[in-house]
Amino acid sequence: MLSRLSPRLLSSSPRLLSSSIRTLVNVTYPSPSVAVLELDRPPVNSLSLEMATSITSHIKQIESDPQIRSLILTSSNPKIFSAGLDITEMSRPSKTRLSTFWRSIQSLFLTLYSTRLSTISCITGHSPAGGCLLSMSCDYRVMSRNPKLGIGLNETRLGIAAPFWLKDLFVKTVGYREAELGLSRGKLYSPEEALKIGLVDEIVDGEVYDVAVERAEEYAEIPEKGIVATKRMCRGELVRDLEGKIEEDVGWFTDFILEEGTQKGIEGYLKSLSKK
Ligand SMILES: CC/C=C\C/C=C\C/C=C\CC/C=C/CC(=O)SCCNC(=O)CCNC(=O)[C@H](O)C(C)(C)COP(=O)(O)OP(=O)(O)OC[C@H]1O[C@@H](n2cnc3c(N)ncnc32)[C@H](O)[C@@H]1OP(=O)(O)O
Repeated sequence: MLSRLSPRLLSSSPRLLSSSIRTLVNVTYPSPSVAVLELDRPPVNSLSLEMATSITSHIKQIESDPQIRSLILTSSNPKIFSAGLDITEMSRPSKTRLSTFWRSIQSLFLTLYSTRLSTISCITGHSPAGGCLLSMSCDYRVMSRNPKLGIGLNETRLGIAAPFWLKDLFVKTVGYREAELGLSRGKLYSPEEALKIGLVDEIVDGEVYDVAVERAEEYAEIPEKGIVATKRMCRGELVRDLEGKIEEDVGWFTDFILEEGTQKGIEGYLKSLSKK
């Protein structure tokens, strides 16, 4: 039923929908050419199979409306943009669920990274690991100045490693040496540090959402043909690399996660999170 509605009418607020058909995101339209996709999976917007699938399908719906030129990705939680992958998906999973989960993450990345829409990540809160992946997949990143926030790739802290395409995305964003340092140390950068290395493009003292809308409108004024061709030129190589290795990457991920040593690391990390 929901998918037959025009994207313009698609405001999937939890207030309007029963829990059985909750879509985990809210979509609104602050201006005729701009859509906002708000992550809404309490408590921390972690990316489960259902969450990743929902974000991907909403991006595709928004994309299908030719009037929409820019997309803002943000969070309903002012303190957390996204805590990254739902770690419980990787804890003692069945192999089938784990492969389907990873495919949903690959597909979310490919969809967001190569969309014709100009994408603005509006980072009001923490953005570790998969949260950083979502932000880096956008064209422009604005973040609140709050020094307590962290953004970066902390996979090594869980005893896991980023997949090759996330490492490549990080290298493209911040450069080789900084990426190597950040990845091996599992570093989460403060907004000031992130700005310095180019992990975010702007930090904002006041209302970060208003700045994101302004930037989205600026992007929407640039002729679409030029911007799409440029995006394809800058991003095509990484997209093709992953598309050519989808099955290999699923194999690496499932083998790596299902190893007993990895499982022990994930279990320990989950315990440390819930003890806090
Ligand atoms: C050589 C290479 C070979 C092969 C490579 C192939 C494949 C690659 C293999 C693996 C790659 C996998 C990639 C992974 C990327 C990821 O995204 S992993 C996830 C990383 N995320 C984190 O580490 C974030 C952890 N969370 C936090 O730090 C904090 O929760 C946060 C700062 C976000 C918020 O803090 P706070 O407001 O204090 O909230 P709580 O910590 O109290 O959390 C509330 C409850 O939410 C639960 N929770 C938090 N994060 C997650 C999560 N990511 N997934 C699931 N659940 C999470 C937390 O446990 C609390 O639950 P509780 O209330 O205790 O039940």
